[in-house]
Amino acid sequence: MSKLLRLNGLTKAYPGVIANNAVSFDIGTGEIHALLGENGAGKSTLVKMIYGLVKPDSGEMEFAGQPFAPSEPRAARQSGVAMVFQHFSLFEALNVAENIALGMENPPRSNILSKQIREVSAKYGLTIDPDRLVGDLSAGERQRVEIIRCLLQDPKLLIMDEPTSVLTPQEVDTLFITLRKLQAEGTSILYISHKLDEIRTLCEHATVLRGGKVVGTCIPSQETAKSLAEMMVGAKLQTPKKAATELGQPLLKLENLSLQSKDPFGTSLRNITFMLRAGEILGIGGVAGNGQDELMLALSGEELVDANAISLKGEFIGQLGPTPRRMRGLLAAPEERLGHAAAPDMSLTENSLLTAFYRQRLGRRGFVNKQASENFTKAIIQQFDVRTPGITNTAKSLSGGNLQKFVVGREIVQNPTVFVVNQPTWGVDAAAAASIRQALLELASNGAGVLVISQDLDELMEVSDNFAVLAEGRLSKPQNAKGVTVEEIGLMMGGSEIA
Ligand SMILES: Nc1ncnc2c1ncn2[C@@H]1O[C@H](COP(=O)(O)OP(=O)(O)OP(=O)(O)O)[C@@H](O)[C@H]1O
Repeated sequence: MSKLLRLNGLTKAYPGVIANNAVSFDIGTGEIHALLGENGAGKSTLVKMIYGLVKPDSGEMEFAGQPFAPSEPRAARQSGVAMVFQHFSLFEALNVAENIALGMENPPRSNILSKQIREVSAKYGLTIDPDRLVGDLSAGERQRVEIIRCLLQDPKLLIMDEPTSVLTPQEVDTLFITLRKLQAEGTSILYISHKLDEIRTLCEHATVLRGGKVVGTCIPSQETAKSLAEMMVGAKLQTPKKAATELGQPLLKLENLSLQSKDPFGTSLRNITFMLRAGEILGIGGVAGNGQDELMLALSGEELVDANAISLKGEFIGQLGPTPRRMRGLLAAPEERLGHAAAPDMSLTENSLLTAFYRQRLGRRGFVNKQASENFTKAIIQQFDVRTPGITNTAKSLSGGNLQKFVVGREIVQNPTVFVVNQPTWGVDAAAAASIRQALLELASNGAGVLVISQDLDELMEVSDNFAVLAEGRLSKPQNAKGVTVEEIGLMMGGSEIA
């Protein structure tokens, strides 16, 4: 196989950490190559260098036989590199074609562009109507828009960063068909994912990074998910286990909770009713955009609802804001880590204060107790193995997975009565995900009620006692999580009738 991209000794350092340390490997023409590594291993830094977003301190690249040193993404795109990011960068108020035109150097006239979009979409099985408003599209459809935008550039290398975290199992299958078609035509794909079973079925080669260095290469189909994870971590892995517990008294009750979404593209909640008991983990599945964000806001107290719609240990709290709810033991960790769960430019200690000031008594009369808040922050870092040079580092300097560990840890360390978490292991590597899930299981074993909202079905099946699906703002009746198959749930998530 001829080589499309050669990386030779790429190195990039940030203050206190070498994000990439003499990284060398090749990607063949028409090869699907996985980049594996635990959180903070340096995967994003590496692909940012290939895409011209970050300049290496040293080392060289070669692309299609030519020296390659893109000074900006536009230069990388001109050479034939395209990238689908983890976070979509689409404007909800514009339609598909308008969004695609915005990302192009020289967009053609709109009727020609719509025709091109239809052709690419038919050829690669990426069904989408160019005239639809992006705000009305599901996460899977939005991703198709991003992929089509890339394919219109006719890329030689497509980089995909965690592409399946927002997809239903059926959408994942469709995506893989598209990627294999591209591969058959000679397009190379660099694929980053923490979902190791997917890597085993899709990717021909894998390069494993640890601490910024290449620590191994392998043929994923010849490995197990466990052996891949162990290669990443460099140690043996343990699967989370829940100690058998009897479910106790009801802690949190929602009764006919309805909430009009303030987001014009959001989903209003309709008559949500469920009960969460002590010791229970209730898993809520569903495709993003079906009311998950609204449910989080209603539970955290950022949106007030009818007083009687929510009760915590018998007390009606629907009209209480976040701080009084926290004081009563209802803690929440939202999905978006940078900007919502954590303030990007504030240090980790300052971010601790955001949710723990009152509950952990980290200060008095508005004055911060420096020692107490630093100790609290150190406890999170230590218990949740947050990899960072220290507590004075800003939230945004952490890798995505490490910030996630911090955000979840910050609440668990506060010993909640009820903990609500949205996408607890989103973007978190296999070992860290296992330890976060273990922490959730232990929290429940110790008598808390835990509500886990997630799009990762394997995760929900691993931790939940009971399970329900949120679809178009309605919640299905919770049922015992044992006995439902992932396929059945996938269909429910896609909007099929719930049995
Ligand atoms: N702009 C930056 N400033 C300071 N440190 C950074 C910056 N970007 C990355 N780092 C550090 O470089 C290291 C590698 O981070 P990178 O984001 O490349 O990891 P990753 O493998 O993509 O992790 P994840 O899977 O969690 O996204 C981490 O220690 C991170 O904290």
